[in-house]
Order: sequence, then C-alpha cells, then structure tokens
Amino acid sequence: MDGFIREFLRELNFGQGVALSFSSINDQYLALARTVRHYLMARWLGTLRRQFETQAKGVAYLSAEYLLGRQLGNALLATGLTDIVEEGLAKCGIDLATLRAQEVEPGLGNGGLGRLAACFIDSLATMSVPCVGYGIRYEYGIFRQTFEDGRQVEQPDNWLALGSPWEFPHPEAAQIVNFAGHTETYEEDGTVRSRWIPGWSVQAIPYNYMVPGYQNGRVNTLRLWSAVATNAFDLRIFNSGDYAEAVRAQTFAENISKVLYPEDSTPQGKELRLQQQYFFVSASIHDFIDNVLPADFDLTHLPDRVIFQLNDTHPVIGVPELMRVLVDEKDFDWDDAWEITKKCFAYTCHTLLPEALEVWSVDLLGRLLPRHLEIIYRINDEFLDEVRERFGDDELRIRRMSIIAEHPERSVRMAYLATVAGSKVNGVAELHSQLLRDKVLPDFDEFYPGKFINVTNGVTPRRFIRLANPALSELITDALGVGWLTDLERLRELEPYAEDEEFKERFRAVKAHNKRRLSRVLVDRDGTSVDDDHLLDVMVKRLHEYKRQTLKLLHIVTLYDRITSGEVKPADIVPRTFIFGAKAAPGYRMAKEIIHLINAVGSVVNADPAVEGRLKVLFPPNYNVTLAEKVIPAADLSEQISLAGKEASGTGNMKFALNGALTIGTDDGANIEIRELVGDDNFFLFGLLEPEVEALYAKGYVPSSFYESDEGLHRAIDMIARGTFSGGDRGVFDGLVSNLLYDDRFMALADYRAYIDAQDEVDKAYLDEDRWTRSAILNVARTGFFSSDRSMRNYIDRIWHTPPSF
Ligand SMILES: [N-]=[N+]=N[C@]1([C@H](N)O)O[C@H](CO)[C@@H](O)[C@H](O)[C@H]1O
Repeated sequence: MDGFIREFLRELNFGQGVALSFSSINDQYLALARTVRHYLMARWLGTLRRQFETQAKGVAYLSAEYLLGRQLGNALLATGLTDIVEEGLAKCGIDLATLRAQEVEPGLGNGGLGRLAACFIDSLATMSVPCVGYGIRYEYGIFRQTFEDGRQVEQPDNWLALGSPWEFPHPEAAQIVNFAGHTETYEEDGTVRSRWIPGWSVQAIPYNYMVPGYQNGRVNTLRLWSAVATNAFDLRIFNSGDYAEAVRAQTFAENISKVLYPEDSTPQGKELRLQQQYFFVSASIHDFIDNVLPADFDLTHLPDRVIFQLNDTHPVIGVPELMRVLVDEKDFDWDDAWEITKKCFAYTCHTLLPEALEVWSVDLLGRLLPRHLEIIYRINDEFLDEVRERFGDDELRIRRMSIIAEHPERSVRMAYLATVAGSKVNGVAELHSQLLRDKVLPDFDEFYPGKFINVTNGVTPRRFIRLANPALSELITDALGVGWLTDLERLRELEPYAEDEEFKERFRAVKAHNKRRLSRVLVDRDGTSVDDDHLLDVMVKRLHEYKRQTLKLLHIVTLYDRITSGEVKPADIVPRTFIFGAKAAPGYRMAKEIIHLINAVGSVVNADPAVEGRLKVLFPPNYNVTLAEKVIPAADLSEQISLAGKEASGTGNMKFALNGALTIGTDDGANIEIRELVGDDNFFLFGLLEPEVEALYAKGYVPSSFYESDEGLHRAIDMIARGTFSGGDRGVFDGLVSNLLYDDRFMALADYRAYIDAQDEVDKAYLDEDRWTRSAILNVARTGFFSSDRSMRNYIDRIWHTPPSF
C-alpha cells in the first residue's frame, strides 16, 4: 500500500503539479487514474510483445460505437487493487467513491450496439484472445439529456473537458485518409488498371486505450481515431488577414470525428456520416497492415492473421477499401485480392427494421469515394454473374439480390455488400437470425448455404454483476467460491439455494440494499427517491416506438385510472415505482413526444394525493452506462415489451435477469432464450407472437378497433386525449393519440389487454414474497449463458477461429 501511496502522491505532485492539500477532486482523480494505469502498463506492453512474437491470428473489431462506461472501477477490478487503493487513499484523507464519481464516462455510442462492442472487447481480453478494437474518438459523444417542462433538450457531451487520463495519443502513427477526387485508368503490362487521384485528405491520429483482462495479466488495445487537417494552419492566408480561412482546413477536418450521430437503429444518410465510416475503416486497415503485421508480411496470408468483424453495416466500406489496398497499392490481381478479402471479413447484423439497413446513393459514394464505387460495381457484376450461373436469367431475382438498388434512388445496399463479402453473417439472437434468413435476406441464405448463423448476444459479468452489484457478487461468492466471474454458467450451482431460507433472506437484503443505494443516487442527482417497499418496475433503453414505452405508459395510466375512478382501493394496489430511462434521437419527433408524455403523466401521478405511496413515476434524465449500473441491480421487474419480431436481441434484458429481476416481456429477440432458460414460471410472457404479428399486418391492423372494444384501454387513451396530463389542454398530446388510434405501427393497442393481465399476474406474484425470491434467484442461476464470454466462444468457434494465445 505504501508503494501505491508513494506512486499516487508522485503523480499528484509531478503529474498534476499540485500538492495534496491544494489538490481538487479532479486533480486527485486524474492522478489516481494515471497511477492505476501504471500498474497495467507492464501487462499491456507484455501483451503487445507476446502478440508480435507469436504472430497469432487475432480479431480486428470494427465498430463506429463503443459505449465503454467509466474506466477506473474496471481497471481496479482487473488489477485486483481496489482494497489497497481504497485504504491508501483513505490514509491521504481521500474517499475512493468520490474520485470514481468524478469520472465522466465516454459516451461513444448510442445504445445496445455500442455497449455490446464494449462487452465483447472486455471478454476477449479476459479470455486472452488477441484483439484490437478500432473506432472513432468522437470529441463529443452521445448528447447529455436534460428536461425542460418535461421535454428532452440535448446538451453537447464535452466528455474530454476535464481531461482524459485513459488515452494515449500517438500522432507519430497517424494515417492519411483520402477523399473525393477522381479515378483514371492506365495500362500496365497489358492490364488495364485504375488509380485514384484524391481531392483532399485528412490525418487520422490514433488514441490507444487499455482493455484490461480480468486478473489474467493481459491488456488488449482499443484504438480510436481522431481527425486533424494534413496542413492545420495556412500561415500565408493568416498573414493576409483572413484568419478564419487560415484554419478552415483544420475545422473541416476535425468535423469528421467531432460528434457521434445520435441515431439508434435509424441511420442518417448524411455525407459526414459516410466520411466518418470511411475515415476510421481506412485508417484501421492501414494501421493493421503497417503497425500490427511484421514489415515483410505477405498479404496473401492476411486471413491467417486477422478477421475484420463488421459491427453492423457502419464499417462495410472496409470491404472495397481492402480491395483497393490489395489491388491498387499492393499490386495484387483482382481475383487473388477478392479471395483474400472474402476470408478477412465477417458481418454482424443488429436489426430487423428495414429503415435501419444502410444504403448510400451512388451519387454520394461516387463523389466521395469514386474508386470504391468502381470496386463495388465490379464486385456486384461478378456476384450477379454467379447468381445467373446458378439461377439462370431470373431478372427479378437479379434485381432483388443486386448490391445496387435501382429504386427509389440508385444506391448501394451495404448489408448486401457485407453478405457477399463476409465469410459469415450472424444475427444476435435465435429469432433474429431466423428472421434474417427467412424474411430479410432469404435469397442470400439460399445462395450461400451455411453462411448465415446465429450468435446470441451477451454482457460482461465483470461490469454488470461484479462492479454494478458488489452485494450480490459477495453473496454468490460466499455460496460458490471464486471463479464464476469468468465461468458464468457456474451460476447454475445457485439453483438449490432458491430453497435455502438463509440465502433467500440475504438475497432479499441485497435487493433492498441496492434500492436504498439507488435512492441515494437519485436524491443527489435529481432530488427524487425510491421507496424500498415499492415494486421497482424499470424500463431503460433508447426511446423508440418499436420498444413500446407507450404500452408501459398505458399500464401506468390504467392503474392511475383504477384508483382515481374508485374502481380499486389504493390499498389493494401493489405499491409500484416506475423508472424510465431513455434518450430519443434529436430528430425523432414522435419519440420526443413520448418522452414529454412520460414526464407529464409522472408529474400528475406524483402530485396526486389519491395515489400517494402507491404509484410513483421517475424519469431520471441522461440515462447512460453509469446510471444503468445503479438502476439495474435495484430492479424487481424488467420491462422487455417490444413488438415480437422487432427487437433483434436486447441486452438490457440479460443484465436485469442476471441481477435478479423478473422479466415481463414478449417473445422477441433474446427474451425467448431468457424465458426458455429461466422457465415459464419465472417469466411473465404476454403478447402476439411474431407470426401472429405478420398475420395481423397482412389481414390489416385497425388499432381503433381495440380502443373501441376494450373499456380499460378506452378510458386510458381518453384520459390522455382529454388533457388529464396536460392541465386539461386536449391538443398537447393529440398527435400521439391519433398515431396510436389510427397508425400504431408497433401494435401497442393490440397487445394492451394481454399486457395488463400479465401485469396483474405480476402483482399477485409479488405479494408472494417467497415465491418471488425463489424466481429471482432462479433467474440469476439460469442466465449464465448470457455472458459475453460465451458469445465470444461462439464467434471464435463458428466465425473467427482465433483461439486464446497466452
Ligand atoms: N443498432 N442496433 N441494434 C441494436 C441496438 N439498438 O443497438 O443492437 C443491439 C446489440 O446487438 C441489440 O441488442 C438491439 O436489439 C438492436 O436494436
């Protein structure tokens, strides 16, 4: 410990340049972060050296998003230094928790996809698998959400403002990334070749982040790129007095990595977004070839050294980029280059929403990346030749399968390009992968037998059990001993404890403790609190109509109506606190309307003495990884109520079950696999199944018919319509009400009755405390499958073939 204190004070004095007695919390946090990273440095350098010596095949994970969460706690856990640091700091009169709370989390992602990437690289490091995560170092991450009069207002997320001690910039390893310009063909030894004459370029500066394995001596690397101008400052123009023009190039370049696009599942076809995608993918591919591979490496063997995993379609421009590098820069002939490329990529699809599958117009692509468009055209021509060979001149099939869509505008279907080029295509939950094969890409599943597989998502137990829920972790370790954190299926051994009175007592005490802890956090944060005798009913995820926060709202309004109409005595209602957490994409008007209504319903319910102590609605703003770590361990009920066939997987659902919450949910995404593992008795299932949804769409869905035929639903919608939650002003939520009655694309009204009935079952179950506790323990015991370590084992065995290398 003395060693730690010495290091820390040295870092404070010589790193921060302050004496302990004059140091700010931020000084102390930065000094601590840098001290802790010292303890990881040897492991990092050791990992890099061993990787270079062994030349083992590794994963290059290409993702436009990484939702990392705070780093300090995870670094302390990985090094096993938490207790020493806590005591050492206490000796200096410093509280570790205060410094941990000082860290601003890097919000470099929108939701599930970004967090999944973070869980995956954590697991690969803990499993000693060589991996470099590649992405973008956005200067501004996902916006900070505030509420004004119940409406979402976005604030810029200036996460770097107070310093960023976990990153290591390496300007000397910058890559040049080109854009625009034109191509020209030329003849060489009888072969017509094409070359790209770019119009402009930027520099990509790498910032390295440690990805520490859990107590295994290994530290992998996350390399995030930041854009700067190739010539940042034009002195000649400056001396001519046009100061803004003098730095225009720099401003222009910086824009590329300035800010994360805040859309989740609805991509923005903006040019800057494509610039961002090409920027990090081109820099990453060149970096891997120039800096990870030995200088004289023969790229014919590239597939033996790396698999580029495409995290959704965002990095798919990497396919024509590798072809360009091999053909134009390394003089490979086309066919050889294509054979290499096809073995080097694999693609994970994360969605089922047609509007979420990215397409880029050939106009934009031709302007920004003219050589890449040429390459895509040739890939498509050769692919369609193969299709014709197999199926003859079936024009409809050719048009359906062409990477180039002709309507509504000639554009490149990135999911098709990824499927043609990828060695494997996977969905992220069983149902999702099946629907990908049957509904989204059936022609490709038929054309490429065996290419489509499933790898169900997972979450890292280091962050979402050990760090987020130390009380539960202690209880599990008391029962099972150590080792379960890296072998989560061992949670099965907890099953017998569901019948153990003392364990059940301690399990309930853990949940109550986490509720009190959450309440303290919310009191500090927003001045609100949680009653720990309330059933905590939690819905935290991005705001999207397919996730159906409106259905949750209709339940709350129904309960409120039951009490205020006198239909039910307040004492007969199981006291519930509803917690929402959700950001809406700034341009998603209906999502913002729903946020407004949640806050409106909350302010009326929370102020109404008739329901005081029975119903409470909380909507802490700015839901993020840090808040998730406090909310999820405190929850009793996990809301996973998307319309069947819409949520590819979900990962929050897994985190809740692993922390002892029971799920109320539809048979959608990974809910199905959770229900199958925990058992129907320990899951509140409701709602239309995916085939029933399709049948209702086909038959013609008339949402108002459900309103007409269900009195409870009728009353709930009428309460909203007549202004009960908007001071009697009927107009405020008119748009939302009309959308529900006459559009309701995601069938909230169709599933209303089944949902309300299931919620009444929840009330009955919760009143039987012993039954609820047993179910909660069985949820923990039976969901070890959802560790991201298991997901990684599946990727390694079925796609990557990158065994751990020690
Ligand atoms: N983009 N995207 N897709 C999602 C999430 N919104 O980020 O990816 C997540 C990670 O695969 C999924 O769990 C989730 O269902 C899916 O909607």
